[in-house]
Amino acid sequence: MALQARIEVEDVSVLFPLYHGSSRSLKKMVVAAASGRLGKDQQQRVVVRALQNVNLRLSSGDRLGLVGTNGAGKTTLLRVLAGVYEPVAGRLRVQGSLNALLDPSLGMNAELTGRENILLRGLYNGLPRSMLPRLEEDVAEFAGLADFIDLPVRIYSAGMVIRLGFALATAIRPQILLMDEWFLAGDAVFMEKARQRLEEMVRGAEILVLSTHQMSVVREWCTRVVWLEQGRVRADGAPEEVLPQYLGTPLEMA
Ligand SMILES: Nc1ncnc2c1ncn2[C@@H]1O[C@H](COP(=O)(O)OP(=O)(O)OP(=O)(O)O)[C@@H](O)[C@H]1O
Repeated sequence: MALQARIEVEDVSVLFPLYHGSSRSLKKMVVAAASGRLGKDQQQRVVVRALQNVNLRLSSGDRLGLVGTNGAGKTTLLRVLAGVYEPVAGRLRVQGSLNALLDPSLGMNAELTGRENILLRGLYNGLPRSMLPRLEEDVAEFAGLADFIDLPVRIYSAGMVIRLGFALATAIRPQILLMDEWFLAGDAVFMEKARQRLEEMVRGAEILVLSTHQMSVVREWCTRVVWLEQGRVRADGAPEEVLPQYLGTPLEMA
């Protein structure tokens, strides 16, 4: 039997050195400067302190909502949990199969067709070959791309990439589900279908970590809330305790 899912984050810090002036970094730098997060590391490079000494323990049954204003560190924390970013300090332990819905096109190869991407994802996730036809049928049917499924992903519209990315990401059920709020994008008809599929996945997962500005989603799905502020945990508790504190502070988006 598989071990129960568990996540332990101990004193984790993440810094982003700012090397160059691309418009994306510049925008991030301005946000960071405004919130007093710029500093220098040991090599005297300018850095953004995205997460500072974060502690968190999650076990089977936890449904966590990450809240906080823009730039608070929600996406960074999700990416640390997914293994995309490595902390500069602290320790992370993750036990259990994990699926991260962080970016719709993550892990997709634009040169391959939709169908080829489905097969690749199945193999990458270690599915036996005998299960690939079922995966292919499930994803192709759900994404509803008709003949486009046999054309390269690079010619898809943004909405089509989201459909395929969503269908792929939700085809394989993990013990730990990490979710950023991109999954709430998409056209209305698709969202209705998407929400049902997502709800099944959320119910099936042992641990959910969800980052969102939509409090209705937190209230509906989460049993615990962590409020991040300037890269630190400001509050951690039941939604009915933490949300009123959070919503009582001046917000740009809530
Ligand atoms: N690649 C990067 N390079 C430099 N700084 C970054 C980078 N990614 C994030 N940051 C900075 O790290 C901090 C945390 O950003 P993060 O994206 O985790 O916030 P967030 O809570 O997800 O915000 P939002 O709600 O706006 O998505 C911000 O100050 C941001 O400017």
